[in-house]
Amino acid sequence: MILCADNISLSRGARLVLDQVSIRLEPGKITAICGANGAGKSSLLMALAGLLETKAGCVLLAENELSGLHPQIRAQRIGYLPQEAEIAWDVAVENLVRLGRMPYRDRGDAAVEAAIAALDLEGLRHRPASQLSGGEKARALLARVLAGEPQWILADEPLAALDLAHQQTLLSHLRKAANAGAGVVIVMHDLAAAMNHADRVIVLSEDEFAGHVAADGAPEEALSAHNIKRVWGVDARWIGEPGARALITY
Ligand SMILES: Nc1ncnc2c1ncn2[C@@H]1O[C@H](COP(=O)(O)OP(=O)(O)OP(=O)(O)O)[C@@H](O)[C@H]1O
Repeated sequence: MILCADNISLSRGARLVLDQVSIRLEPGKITAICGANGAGKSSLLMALAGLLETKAGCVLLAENELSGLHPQIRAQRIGYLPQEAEIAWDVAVENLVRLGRMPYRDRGDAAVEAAIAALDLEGLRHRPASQLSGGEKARALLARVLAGEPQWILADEPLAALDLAHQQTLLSHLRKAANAGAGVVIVMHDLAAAMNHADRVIVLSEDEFAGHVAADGAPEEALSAHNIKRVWGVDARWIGEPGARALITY
């Protein structure tokens, strides 16, 4: 089930944020969206989740316009994790994760338990959400998305609040989801994580007019030292082996 932005332009307030962006995302892969602050990454992800209206162009899921899908069906297909997610209800972690089943209106015990195990939340399952640390909250919210077993997982900086071990665990679960056929799209600032874990990297860049796609391809190409200099203005070079690269900046 292909997810596609077809020549979309987006405004936030009076500002044109993205101008005529087209991307075609394939399931079974991890796609990272990278770029400088304000380049439009979160806006693009929200549009792909059907949560931000496009000014021109449209988002297509399996060639159907996303805006025409019933919200419940859309929620079954696409799981979205916002950048700074708030927990509206102070429920216990287990019940928070179970909210991920709302689009199906079932208990989905197996999916809920799998999500709790995937995000290492067993020891926290009875803890009220209000008593979680930032990283624990981030894991619980991602577990809620996973519990919905969506065909597309769209996550905005899911690694940002996580410690190293939980970053690795999360990335390995996203890889498992991709291997099982889900499409995974992650906004990330950590270019080394994108280089080592993504199958494809889309780099957004902003000119004086609006955000656009500055590079799109395999991580080694999209995040070449040349593109890092061009987009972020930083001199950098990669060291290490494929899959275990580190970025040296100078
Ligand atoms: N609700 C809003 N109203 C007006 N402008 C907004 C709104 N939300 C975002 N913007 C602007 O839209 C542009 C793109 O924002 P967006 O959050 O998509 O960028 P981003 O690439 O995700 O940034 P960051 O890396 O800082 O999270 C920015 O210039 C931002 O200031």
